[in-house]
Amino acid sequence: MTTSNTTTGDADPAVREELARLRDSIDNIDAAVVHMLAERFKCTQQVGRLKAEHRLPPADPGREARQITRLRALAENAKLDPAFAEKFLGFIIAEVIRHHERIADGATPSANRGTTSSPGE
Ligand SMILES: C=C(O[C@@H]1C=C(C(=O)O)C=C[C@H]1O)C(=O)O
Repeated sequence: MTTSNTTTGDADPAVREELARLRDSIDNIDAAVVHMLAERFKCTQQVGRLKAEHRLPPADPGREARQITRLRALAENAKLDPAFAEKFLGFIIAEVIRHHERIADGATPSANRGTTSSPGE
């Protein structure tokens, strides 16, 4: 590998082919992640509405602790860094809780509006 290439244009054709093949898979995986996250947020929006209707708190730390334990074990089995898995879940849950707070305040959560200043915002 050289360090002078700023793009892959001047790399060996076989290398470019391999890179393109891997990037195709990465693009498919990224698309799947986006679709799965969209479905997850659809579910959590419903949870948020249910909680607001029944005056339940936006966050459930006990549930979160169980999810973290479960996800860390899944990550270990899958040879994914459990600390990364926990951080990733925490990032998503923090956003969900923000949505739930807004629903409880009577506002439309920004994830429904499709803007992008932060995840779901
Ligand atoms: C979705 C919920 O609300 C919050 C968000 C969670 C999540 O995104 O998984 C988990 C627990 C709660 O803090 C829930 O209570 O199930």
